[in-house]
Amino acid sequence: MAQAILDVMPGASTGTVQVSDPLNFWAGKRVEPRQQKNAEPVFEPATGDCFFLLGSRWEKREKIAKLEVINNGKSITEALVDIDIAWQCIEYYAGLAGALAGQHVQLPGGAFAYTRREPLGVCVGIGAWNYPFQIAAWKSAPALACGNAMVFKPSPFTPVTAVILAEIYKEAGVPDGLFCVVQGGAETGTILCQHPKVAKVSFTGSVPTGKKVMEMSAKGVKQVTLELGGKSPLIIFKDCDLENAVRGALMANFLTQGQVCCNGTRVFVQKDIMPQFLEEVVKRTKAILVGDPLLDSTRMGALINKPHLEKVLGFVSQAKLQGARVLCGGERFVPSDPKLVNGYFMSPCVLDNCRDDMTCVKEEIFGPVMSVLPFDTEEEVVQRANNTTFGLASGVFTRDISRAHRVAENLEAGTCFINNYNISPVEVPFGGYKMSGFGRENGQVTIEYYSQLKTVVVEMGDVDNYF
Ligand SMILES: NC(=O)c1ccc[n+]([C@@H]2O[C@H](COP(=O)([O-])OP(=O)(O)OC[C@H]3O[C@@H](n4cnc5c(N)ncnc54)[C@H](O)[C@@H]3O)[C@@H](O)[C@H]2O)c1
Repeated sequence: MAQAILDVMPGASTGTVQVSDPLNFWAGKRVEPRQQKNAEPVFEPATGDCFFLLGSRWEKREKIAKLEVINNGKSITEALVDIDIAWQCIEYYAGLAGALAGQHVQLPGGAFAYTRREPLGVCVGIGAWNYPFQIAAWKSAPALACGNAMVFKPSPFTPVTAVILAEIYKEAGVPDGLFCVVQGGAETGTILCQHPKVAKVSFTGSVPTGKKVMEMSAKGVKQVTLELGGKSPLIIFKDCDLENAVRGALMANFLTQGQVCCNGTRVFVQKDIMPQFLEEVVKRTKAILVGDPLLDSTRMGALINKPHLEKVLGFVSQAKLQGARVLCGGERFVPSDPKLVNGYFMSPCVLDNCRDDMTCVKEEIFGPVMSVLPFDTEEEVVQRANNTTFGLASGVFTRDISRAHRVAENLEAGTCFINNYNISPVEVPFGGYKMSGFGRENGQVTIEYYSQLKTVVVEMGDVDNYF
């Protein structure tokens, strides 16, 4: 198996990488897994040396989180949560590995059949840049637990922490070659998807790239999991607990600088409570501390790179032209710290006066921009919420338990949060409807996406012979 992986990825896990440099710290450096076991974890801008690690589990957690901040630009507070979610995921699937089981089926005449859950072979994981370490864990943990090998390609904008994960697996005793990191962009991803020895591709990224991955995989009849984009609705009814609804709207829009696939960026608010909702949500959005993501006090770091920042700001300008009103934010933000003045920061934005036909309401912005839309009735809002080609997530805030479950049933999305938003415990399956993809990550069900069933039929008597 290890040889099969090496065939797929000659020279993998080192390479010059394109780095997004969200904080303007370093770019175009070489990222290599470090051989020395007792190295301090340093990210050395002069040499571009990135490595790891000794220390207690909690020290390591902090070190990986810091690397993730530099990798991606998100706040250290969030990065720590990401690292926790990653190790919880690995522990969860390590626990499930021993519980993988088939079924026994009794047949007439004493014959019987049983099923075995077997690995697929070499699985490829391709990751997006918004949750680099977490995505690598979400894909590799179930893959390895089911007995597969994995070649993982992180986004070229965030190449660092997947290599750290490879080092951790190695330190934990995973044989060489069972989890490999290969760096690169579209070309590398294409080679992996087309390689005849690859049995499955698990992809996280945009819809256009997901379509290409599916097409390439189809040619080799490879299994595919697609975790794609979204434009999820968050519905706030007038009977909600307003304080929690406001918190939910902030959590649904501003984590990781708004660069979250399942964000509830279309916030539908029942007209009766619109003024109170807007007042509160705008007040709290303005209070979000944007700046150095390595500081504990910071709540919003830098966007991934300059083109993406410009794209997000462009969505805000277009929204204004189409009639939306900017209630706060939506501008480039320049921190006072001189070393951050060239960083890709922006102030979180709330848009009012939105209509369903506006670009900011229809397209995935993937930045800190919340569009607020008024509604009157449940029937109307569910119909409008479903009027999208995406279907990743959704949310509803109400105190009416019957309405909550009725709305959850009627929303066309892979997840519906009731009275909360954007919580992803590893025990709970995550994935999309419609063009947000298919297959699932997390939860027990994911073992079905990384394994195949063999049926063994056992005869206990003589063979029936018709000839
Ligand atoms: N559903 C989810 O779980 C989830 C999670 C995170 C991000 N996303 C989505 O990801 C998108 C943002 O991420 P992105 O900008 O990195 O997406 P992207 O599609 O540009 O890139 C994703 C990955 O695909 C690789 N890639 C690019 N072209 C390829 C090709 N032709 N063949 C194979 N691989 C190729 C990239 O190098 C990268 O590693 C958003 O749409 C977001 O919603 C979805």
